[in-house]
Amino acid sequence: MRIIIAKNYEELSKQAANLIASQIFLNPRSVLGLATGSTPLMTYAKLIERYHQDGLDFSQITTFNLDEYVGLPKNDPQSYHYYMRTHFFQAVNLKEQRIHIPDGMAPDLEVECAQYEAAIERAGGIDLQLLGIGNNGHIGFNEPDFSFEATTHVVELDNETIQANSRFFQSPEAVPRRAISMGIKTIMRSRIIVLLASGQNKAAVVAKALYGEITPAVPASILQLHPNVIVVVDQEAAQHLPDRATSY
Ligand SMILES: O=P(O)(O)OC[C@H]1O[C@](O)(CO)[C@@H](O)[C@@H]1O
Repeated sequence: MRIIIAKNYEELSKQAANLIASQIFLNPRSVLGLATGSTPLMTYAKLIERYHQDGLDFSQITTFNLDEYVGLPKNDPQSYHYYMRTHFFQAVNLKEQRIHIPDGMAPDLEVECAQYEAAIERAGGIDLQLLGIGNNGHIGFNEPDFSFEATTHVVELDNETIQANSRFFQSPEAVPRRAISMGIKTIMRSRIIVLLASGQNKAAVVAKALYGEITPAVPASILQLHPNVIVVVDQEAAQHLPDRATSY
């Protein structure tokens, strides 16, 4: 595991965008796993800058998003479809047919999960997976105490996650209770994983995930077993990390 400690959120975002841009330069046909939440927002903004300034080419890139709420249509402003379109997809030259996000409105959610997993396999697996981390250690929407064995599946969201995400909704009651998420197994099959965390409210969970016990009670702790993880945190989120972590 490599840990990059960036000065602040902007530097973190630049570093994350650089890692993704390098992946694209090395393999213009890369399969990228993408995340939502507030943390990767500026990473997407930096990638858009690179697209305009350096001609970073997404035309042959395939993307798979980690998750989507159940019951939100694609044009709902709180859906992850909407988030990705407005914050990233519409601003770069990704091809519509190579963009994948689980469909939370699918009539049969189990079939949707199986098809999503199969599509990832057909694409050859994920080359680089971008991840945020929830306050409770979740990655994707894999909540604490969920098995490390799951592939794409329907999850019941934790109260903590519902409370945390209610900032994007009119009230906690408006937050969907279920989501489709890639499972831990899906995530762990990615060749490279880039985990982002920003701000002091993530400091405790970051330390627990990276240096604590490996347990489904802290889903992100499984990343300690992945051979190719790059963690990019800002100084605030790095507060509880040991000194041997690297600074930039
Ligand atoms: O980046 P944020 O907004 O802190 O969210 C952290 C995590 O929580 C989620 O938004 C889901 O609750 C994930 O998509 C994200 O990785």
